Amino acid sequence: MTDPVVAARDLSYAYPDGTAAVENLDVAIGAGERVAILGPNGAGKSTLLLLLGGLLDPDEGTVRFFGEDQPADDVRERIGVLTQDPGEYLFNPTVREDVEYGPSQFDLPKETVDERVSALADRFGLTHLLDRPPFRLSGGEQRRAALASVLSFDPEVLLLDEPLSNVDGANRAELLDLLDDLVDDGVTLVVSTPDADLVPAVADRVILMDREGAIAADGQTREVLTDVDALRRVGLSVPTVVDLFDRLGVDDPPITIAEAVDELDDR
Ligand SMILES: Nc1ncnc2c1ncn2[C@@H]1O[C@H](COP(=O)(O)OP(=O)(O)OP(=O)(O)O)[C@@H](O)[C@H]1O
Repeated sequence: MTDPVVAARDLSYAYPDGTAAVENLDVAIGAGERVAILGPNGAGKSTLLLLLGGLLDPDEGTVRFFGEDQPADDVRERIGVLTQDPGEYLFNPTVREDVEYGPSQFDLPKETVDERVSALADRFGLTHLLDRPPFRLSGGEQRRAALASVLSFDPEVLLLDEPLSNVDGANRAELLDLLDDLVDDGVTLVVSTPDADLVPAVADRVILMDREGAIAADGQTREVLTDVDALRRVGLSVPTVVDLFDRLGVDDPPITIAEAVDELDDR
């Protein structure tokens, strides 16, 4: 792995009511990696992202950012976190002001902010919605607006909690393209999801979490997604393509539709 941008050691966190969400986790994310945190509901994915983004302080263990012991507040503009609730990012009278909010916190020149806002609005299909109050957007539009506001300060690391839930097919494809572009530009991407089918589109590496908030597997996407037993053990559905070829008795099943088509063409 390249130098970790975020490295957590022996991380444990329990909510104030005593619910243990993650326990004794060791996670290091290398610069430029594309990582999925995959696990069933309640596994602790959201909690782990908040800890890795410095938005929660661990009860035990440490999180180092960019190879240094430094407070999370010092790296705020370098790490963008999209939580599951888009409403947390949309609190201004208009979508435009919400998307401007991030860069306005970091003393950027007005022209830079305006350029970023219009480029992001264009990319996210938000241009016609910029002057609307965010609460008048649909759920999927709100998620896109929230992601645009996170990207507006140009973070080096993106921690996205289920960014594609509630987003329709066309916008999903557009968002996946955008995430690919960001990774090409060197951004480190960590995406949480309970949906194994989504993983090949967003990650080369998968951290599989179990219901107890522990890591059940950490490996290459192909290796983890074809470990049918491990996925079922943590309570997840196996990716549809993997399931189909596994039932057909294929040893090394394809993990994407494109691979499945190649496999079938070869027969
Ligand atoms: N604010 C809270 N107070 C108490 N317990 C909480 C709180 N938020 C989450 N939990 C509990 O912590 C554990 C981990 O929750 P978390 O939201 O991190 O899981 P998740 O994997 O992101 O789930 P999902 O896929 O449903 O979003 C669960 O048992 C959950 O019930």
